[in-house]
Formats: sequence, C-alpha cells, structure tokens
Amino acid sequence: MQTNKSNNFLFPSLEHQHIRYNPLKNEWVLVSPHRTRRPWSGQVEATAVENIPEFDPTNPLCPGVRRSSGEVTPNYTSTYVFTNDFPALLEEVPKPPESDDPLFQTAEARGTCRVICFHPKSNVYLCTMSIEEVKNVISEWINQTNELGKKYIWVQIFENRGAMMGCSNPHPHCQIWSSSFFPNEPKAKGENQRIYFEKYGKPMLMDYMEKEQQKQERIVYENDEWVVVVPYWAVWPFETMVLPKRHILRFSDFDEKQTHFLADLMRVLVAKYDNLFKCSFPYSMGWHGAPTGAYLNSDQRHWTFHGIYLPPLLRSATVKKFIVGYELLAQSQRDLSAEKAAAMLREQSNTHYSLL
Ligand SMILES: O=C1CCN([C@@H]2O[C@H](COP(=O)(O)O)[C@@H](O)[C@H]2O)C(=O)N1
Repeated sequence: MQTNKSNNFLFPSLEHQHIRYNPLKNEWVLVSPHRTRRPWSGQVEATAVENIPEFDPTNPLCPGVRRSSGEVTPNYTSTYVFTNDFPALLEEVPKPPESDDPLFQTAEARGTCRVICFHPKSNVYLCTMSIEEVKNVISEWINQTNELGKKYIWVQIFENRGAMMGCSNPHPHCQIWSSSFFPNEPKAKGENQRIYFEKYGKPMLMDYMEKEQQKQERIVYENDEWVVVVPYWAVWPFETMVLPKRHILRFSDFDEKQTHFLADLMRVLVAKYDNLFKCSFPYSMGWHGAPTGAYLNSDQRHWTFHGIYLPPLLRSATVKKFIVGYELLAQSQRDLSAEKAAAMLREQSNTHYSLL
C-alpha cells in the first residue's frame, strides 16, 4: 500500500481535480484546485459598518429594553435566555392527520425556540470577551441542553453571525430550536456514525481526529482538550470542524477542563477568522452530539460531539461563495483546497486584530 506521501507525489491533490468522500454524510465533494487561478468579476457585497454601540435603547436583546412580547429584558449581567417571540416551533399543537399515501406523508412537529444573549453589551463578541465570559456561554449551552434534552430528542444550538447570514440583530447571541423530531442533518450523521462503529468498533470522529493529528495537514489550532480542522471533505472555503480529544457524546458530558479549553479554542478560532480579511467573519455555526429525549436511555457510543463552522466568505471581506448551479443540481464543489484554507487560518494570529 503506497504511503500518503508517495500518493501526493504521484497525484498532487493540491493541483488536480478529484472528488473527496464525506463519511459523516455519505456524500462526495468535487475539488478543483486548478480553478483558483480564474479571474474574479462577480458580485461584491458592501462591508458591514462596524460601529455597534455598547447599548441600543431600541434593541430588545439589550438589558432593560421591551421585547415584542411586551416583556422587558432584565438588566442581566452575564448570559440571558428567553423564549423566541417568533418561534418556528410551538410546544402544544394538534397532531396532523395520518396518511397512508406514501407520496403525501406528514408527521407531528412540536418544540420550543429560545434566544441566548452572550453578554449584556452589544459591542463585544466571543473573540473580545474574556475566557470566563465565554465559559458562561458554554455553561448556558450545557444547561439548556440538559433541560430541553429531557423533553425533546433534538436540541439544535446554532448561531447566525453577521447580516450576510441573515442575522437580524447585532447583539451577540445565538438560538436554540429543540424538536420532537430528529432533523435530517444530525439524523444522517448518526446513521453513518453507527454504521462505522458497527464495522470498526470505534467512533468515526475519534478515529478521524487521531488521523488528522498524525497527518498534520488540515489542523487550524489545538489545545489540551480540542482540535479544530478544515475537514478533508469541507464544502465552504473556510469551513471548520471542532473535535474533542477525549470521546464525549453531548454537551452534558463536559467536564471543567473541556469547558475551559473549548472557550479558549472558540476565542482563537473566531480571532483567526476575523484576522483573515480584517472583518467580522460571517458564519452559521452549531453543535452536533448524540440525540436526547428517549435516546438518552439508548447506546449512542457511535456519536462524537463536534462543532461545525460554515462561513461563506471566499476571497475577501466582500466576496462570498454561492451554493448554486452545479452545487444545487449535482454536488458540492470547491476550488481552494481544505489544506490551503487550513494553512491560511493557521497562519493568522490567535489574537483578534482589534486587540493587537
Ligand atoms: O423582541 C424580540 C426581538 C427578536 N426576537 C428574536 O431574536 C432572534 C434573533 O436571532 P437572529 O438574529 O439569528 O435572527 C430572532 O429569531 C427573533 O425572532 C424575539 O424573540 N423578540
């Protein structure tokens, strides 16, 4: 069996097109590194103005301001959680009618949606908050997962950062949507991790993390407890995945060290992202772990808790990748290789440019 090095010599995957397999999703992505030389004459977005005030008396996520529900946001001093006034899921709804037509199936969808404010000030963010303040956010994520996970099989924590991601409010915050049904993305990941575990006897993402540490080709940053890579099968140019060095299934498995070092990693990762193009790097991010609710009493050892960052920027603060055309009709495609994207992020300072 040829070693990876000789394969790279015979087929330098940083130069020639090829497809890469994503074992988590059981999908392939087309990689066309030769295309990075093409001239760019596409759309350019205006960069967001970054003069966010510390307090906005009209922003309902700020302490003391009235929300759409009529409730007044308290003068919170750390994190603050409230039920979304415009939720996509409600807790109590009538069941939809059964159907025996295989082409017209409906099923029940119950849940609850919450908003978590990271900090009382609007002009701070994870990369400029103290590590203790970021640990408060992680502790809130653990609390919410424990509470909502008792009732719902899926608790999706996610953050849309920046207007480019449709974020409707500049105050540092994220959302939680918990549901009575198992959403498509994590359900597919769970199935592929189970198949791998049954075949190889180890959790897929723990094997993957160990091999990425041996290869040292796509690591962006690591500390005592976590490693962040641009995954071998990444789709978005600077997509990253956060992996634990000790096997855990969910937020509820965290110990103090994992909380501390995840806070460290998140501050460094966002600083690197923002340093790349000297802007507040837009992204959607979230966490996937073993399902909860009824699944809490079943064997979920095939799962590995991990984080996903999905940023759209491609070449500058104003040039983004579009998932359109071939990528919607055929399959995902990227030009910049995962290895080059990882090197570009790795080379960035661990300290946010606004603090340098
Ligand atoms: O008074 C308000 C303002 C915003 N919100 C909610 O805050 C959320 C802000 O999150 P986004 O910026 O990701 O859209 C959004 O889902 C919106 O519904 C309230 O629940 N009440």
